[in-house]
Amino acid sequence: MAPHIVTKPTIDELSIALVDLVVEESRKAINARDRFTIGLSGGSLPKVLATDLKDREDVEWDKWQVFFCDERLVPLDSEDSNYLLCKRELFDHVPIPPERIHTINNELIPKDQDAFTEEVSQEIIDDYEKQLIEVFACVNAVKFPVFDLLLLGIGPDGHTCSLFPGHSLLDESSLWVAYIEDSPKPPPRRITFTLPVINHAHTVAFVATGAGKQDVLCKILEEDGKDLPAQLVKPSHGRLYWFLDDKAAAKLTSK
Ligand SMILES: O=C(O)[C@H](O)[C@@H](O)[C@H](O)[C@H](O)COP(=O)(O)O
Repeated sequence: MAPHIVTKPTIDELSIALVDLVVEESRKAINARDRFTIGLSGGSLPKVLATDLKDREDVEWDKWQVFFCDERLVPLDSEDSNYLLCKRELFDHVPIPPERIHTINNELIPKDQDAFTEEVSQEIIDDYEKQLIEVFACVNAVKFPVFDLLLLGIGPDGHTCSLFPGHSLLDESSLWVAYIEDSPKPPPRRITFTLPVINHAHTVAFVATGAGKQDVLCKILEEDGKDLPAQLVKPSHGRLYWFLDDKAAAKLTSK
């Protein structure tokens, strides 16, 4: 199914359009399953999301279950942490119960990056998967968690989550969460949802802003090559949205 492309002139208007979708998906999920499962990403996304979302009053925050589509393996109070970014932009301003915000286990993160071993990274992944299992296993008798909504960014190279062009993780077909230690974008050690998890979601929405995304958006949305990670995001039973500001969308012919 073709993606829905939403373009808006300004970040403020884009935020309102994105948040309308978030609030609607949250309402539908809570009506159907009494909870709303959402995956967030880093980059500019938390700010675009929070601009309008933090002032909305029609949200049942205590029914949210929040995960991170990818996370850098740094302490949660590090400036590199996607959690810290989301906390400053959103969590500090809305009453999501802290136990419903699922972070990597800070106690497992070595203070010294040289202390990382295969065992440590596996422990971090096992812990994160356990949190996913606790939330999803009771309602989804399926092989993969089915998120209500995943919010993703893209890099100028076409990466999304911590899935980078040409990386072997693009072929992962059974893991839920994978470890990457050679991310071309620093910091190098991260965990990421795999493509099967992303593609099992009910709804996936990309958010991209600024002129720096024009060329990669043309490649992703208007060229046939299927080798960029963002092009491999195709929810098997769900809907796919692209939320773009006019600057990012300027070179698209199909907008
Ligand atoms: O962990 C990361 O390095 C970021 O989360 C990254 O994947 C980001 O989401 C994209 O690069 C888009 O970033 P912008 O929205 O800031 O362009």
